[in-house]
Amino acid sequence: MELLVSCKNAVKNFGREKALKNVSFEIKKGQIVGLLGENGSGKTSLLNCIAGLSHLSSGEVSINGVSVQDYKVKRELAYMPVVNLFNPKWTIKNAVESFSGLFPDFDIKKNADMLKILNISENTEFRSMSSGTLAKAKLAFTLSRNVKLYLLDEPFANIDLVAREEIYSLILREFNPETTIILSTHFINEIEMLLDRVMLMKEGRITADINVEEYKEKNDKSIVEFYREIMKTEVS
Ligand SMILES: Nc1ncnc2c1ncn2[C@@H]1O[C@H](COP(=O)(O)OP(=O)(O)OP(=O)(O)O)[C@@H](O)[C@H]1O
Repeated sequence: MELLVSCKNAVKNFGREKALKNVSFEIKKGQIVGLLGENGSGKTSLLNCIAGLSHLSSGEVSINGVSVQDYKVKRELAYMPVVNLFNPKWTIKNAVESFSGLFPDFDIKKNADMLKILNISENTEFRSMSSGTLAKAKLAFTLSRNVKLYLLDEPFANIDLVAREEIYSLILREFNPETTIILSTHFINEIEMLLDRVMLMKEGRITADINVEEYKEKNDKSIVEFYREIMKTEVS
């Protein structure tokens, strides 16, 4: 069955704070989708709910019709959170052993290739990594799982320009039409060539949802211009 991520009337409240206000969309396989939006607009909350890590206050997120709260569905997607989930005392080698044991879909060869491209050796300890190296390692481990859905929360934060460009190429190289990537980022001016679709969040809602190629053909505008325009309009 083809992958279909479906989010229906998702509401997420943290006490009185309304992080998601009735968010609905569908995503079919074979797309790299960018979640854009200012700080606090709800991107991480949405990714956490798609990953099944956070319970919605109401509404539902499902993959191929099965709720993401189902253990099996959760295991079949790869999520890269902003925080570091690796044990600081581990080396890369320890992490490879751990991922291989935890995830039957973990591809050791793919991981080794990616770490080589990113210039990270197997004896490097997580506690000794710079924030940029840690970000690269997190991404390499996430993308080394052979799954159909990757959720990447700010995968380019703390990474220098040259390494970001390496990572954009890596994502494009690893991406295939059977997979889907949903990522959040603030590097709007750089990721245009990476994205098929942009969902723009503002104050807990999706205020715009576009196919990048179609939008650019029709409007002769960059995604940065599109972003600025939408951010100027008020949310009712
Ligand atoms: N655990 C929490 N408890 C209370 N409020 C929260 C919690 N997590 C998020 N929020 C609030 O929910 C709203 C959305 O936050 P979220 O982290 O999803 O935004 P974001 O778009 O990812 O922001 P950023 O770009 O800064 O990472 C914010 O107002 C935030 O303060």
